[in-house]
Amino acid sequence: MTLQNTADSKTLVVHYSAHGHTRRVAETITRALGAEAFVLTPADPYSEPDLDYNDPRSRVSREHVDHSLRHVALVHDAPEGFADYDVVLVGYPIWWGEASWVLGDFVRNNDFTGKTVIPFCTSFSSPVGASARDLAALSSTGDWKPGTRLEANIDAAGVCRWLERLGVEA
Ligand SMILES: Cc1cc2nc3c(=O)[nH]c(=O)nc-3n(C[C@H](O)[C@H](O)[C@H](O)COP(=O)(O)O)c2cc1C
Repeated sequence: MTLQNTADSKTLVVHYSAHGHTRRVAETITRALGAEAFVLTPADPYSEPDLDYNDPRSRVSREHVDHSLRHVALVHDAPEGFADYDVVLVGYPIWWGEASWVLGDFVRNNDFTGKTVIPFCTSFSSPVGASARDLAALSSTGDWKPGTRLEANIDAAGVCRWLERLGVEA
């Protein structure tokens, strides 16, 4: 398996980011791998008050408590030509120790057959925990690798060190 985008193996970096931390990591990975990028965009975007986890009445707090509210429709579930990718890196923020549920439709509604899937997340302090395994369990297809947690403010050099550990000359 090669993570780098080559003529023989296509790599896609998918992410959702509410406040830019996961986006910065995803952009670094995309550049380092020469990959293509796809951003998950909620059809009903979260406003700042929606994301206030200190307010028990905010949208995200209500979704956290009531799982029936967690379905987040996406503008697009996948990029055109998703079937052609061999490696998919999937980035998300940790919300209350879990993967942000914005990832749900992307994971559930796509066929990962034949793909290597590499989850990564950012958080202030929480570990990856079961978040990547939970995403893998939502998907019945694909070869899901263990997830990695990266510190929310990790710099590009730190991201490249992680990629090197995965075997990429970044
Ligand atoms: C709703 C919500 C819940 C969060 N829960 C946690 C948490 O349980 N543990 C943690 O370390 N950070 C938590 N954070 C912080 C984010 O995981 C962290 O800032 C992450 O890097 C955000 O990525 P983003 O900027 O790409 O959205 C939470 C943030 C939000 C908005």
